Formats: sequence, C-alpha cells, structure tokens
Amino acid sequence: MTTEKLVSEIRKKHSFLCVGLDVDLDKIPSFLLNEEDPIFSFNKAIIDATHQFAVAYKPNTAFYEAYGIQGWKSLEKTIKYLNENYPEVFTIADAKRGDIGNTSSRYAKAFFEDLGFDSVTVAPYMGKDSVEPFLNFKDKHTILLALTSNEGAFDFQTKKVEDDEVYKHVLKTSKNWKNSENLMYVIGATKAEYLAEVRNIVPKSFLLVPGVGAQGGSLTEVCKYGMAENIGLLINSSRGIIYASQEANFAEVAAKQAEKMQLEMKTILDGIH
Ligand SMILES: O=C(O)c1cc(=O)[nH]c(=O)n1[C@@H]1O[C@H](COP(=O)(O)O)[C@@H](O)[C@H]1O
Repeated sequence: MTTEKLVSEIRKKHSFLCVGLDVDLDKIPSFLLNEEDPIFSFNKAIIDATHQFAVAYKPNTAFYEAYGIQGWKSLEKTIKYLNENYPEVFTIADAKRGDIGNTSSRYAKAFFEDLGFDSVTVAPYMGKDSVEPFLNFKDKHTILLALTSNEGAFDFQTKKVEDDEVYKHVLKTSKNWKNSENLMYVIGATKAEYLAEVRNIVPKSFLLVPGVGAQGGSLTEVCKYGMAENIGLLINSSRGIIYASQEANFAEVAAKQAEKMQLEMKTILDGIH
C-alpha cells in the first residue's frame, strides 16, 4: 500500500488506530477453543467488529510462532482474510527481523511476497546492509525500531554516542539509506516526551506507536508531540482492545474499545483542521 493511500484511509475513517492481534489461547474466550482454528476464529471476529474504527492491524508473529505450524497457518489465514476482505487496511507483520543482507532478503520475501503484508518491523542493530533488502520492495514499508516502549530502551537506545542518543543515530543514519522513503519508525507511546525531538529529525515519516492501553502511554501526549502534517502516526493497542471481554460478546466489547479510541482520534483530528 502506498503512504498516500494510508493517509487517505486515515482521513476517511478519522482514525489512526492499529489493532494489535496478539492472540493468546489462555486469554481468548474459552468457548472458541472448540473451533477448528481458535486463533483465526478469534481474529476474524475481532477484525469484522473493529475494521470500521481501525486503519491498521498488527499481528505480532511471536503469538503465532508459539503454536508451531498451526500458529503459522493461523497467521497466514489472518493476513489472507484481511487482504481479501479489507484491502483498504494497512497490515503490519510485527516480527522484528534483521540479519546479514542475504538472510534479510529472505525475511523480506517471506513477509512481503509470501504472506503479503504491507510492512514488517525490523531491528536496526545490524545496520544498513541488514535493512536495505527490506527497502527494495515497492509500496512495502519497513518499520525500524528506534525508541521502544519498554524499560530496557534506556539500556542502549538513549545512551549518547558522539553527542547523540543511539535512537537519534538510527533515525539520522537510516534517512540516507537507499529507498529510505519506505521507512517508518517505532517510537513507544511511553516515551511521548521524546517525540518532539524525533519529529525534528523525521518530520514526515510515519511512526508506529505501541504502548497505549496496557503499557500506560497516553494518546493525547503522543499526538501533541508526534503528529505530522500528514498525520504520520499509527497508534497501536493490542491487549486493551482484543481482551476487553472474555464473554460471548467479546468482539462487540472490543469494537466499543476501538470506537472509544477512534472517537478520541477524531476529536484530535477535528481540532487541527
Ligand atoms: O514493534 C512493536 O510493535 C512494539 C515495539 C515497542 O517498542 N513496544 C511494543 O509494545 N511493541 C509491540 O506492540 C504490542 C503492544 O501490545 P499491548 O501492550 O498489549 O498494547 C506488542 O505486540 C509489542 O510486541
């Protein structure tokens, strides 16, 4: 999907919400466990109920890989379902890959070509030649970890090297890579106060911002410091939406949560236009 199309969907739906599909069989309603593919049944119900409020879906592959081949099949069915039924939504494989170039090109093929995701999360630690193979794909996006939402982000990402924090080196250096227009960045919602500095370096890039809801980040703060002219934000919530209820009406309750966030986003968007 092109960035222009993503921006136009955001404006159409008055939403920059990304629903995280982090499915855990211990947390989904127990009656679904009788289904042939409980993970897919859960995702399908959540997607059908929330798609009018969300512009993106982000399955984190760990939650599928944890169930072996069956989990991988559920992931494949989920992305196929999204692409066939809701081609207007932006899809993110949250896989946090990255390796020597030759290997990265295989990861890129797996997520962009075989599975058909619009984007994949990638770790920057191995540098330019580990990321550029992902950037070769037209209208596919590489979402580079810059400043993550967890406590461990302070171990390396905010440490200074040659007068700049490591996450700033990631932003500045990656801007010079080939096909860098295909880059987006992860900035955790719990680090909203850093967003003004991030915007000084990457004023237009899309930022994937996880960490609202269960991790305590604030939507308002993220928008205050992080919103760009083209909106430039995808705010993810996983547990806060998909596990809002474990009852028979779980999908309806998830939709209510998604709608609540979408309405907050609409108020913010209305305020700036
Ligand atoms: O890349 C990510 O999406 C990610 C980066 C980050 O810094 N923090 C973070 O929480 N995530 C992911 O975003 C999701 C957050 O889930 P909730 O805390 O349940 O909303 C999980 O899939 C995390 O793996």
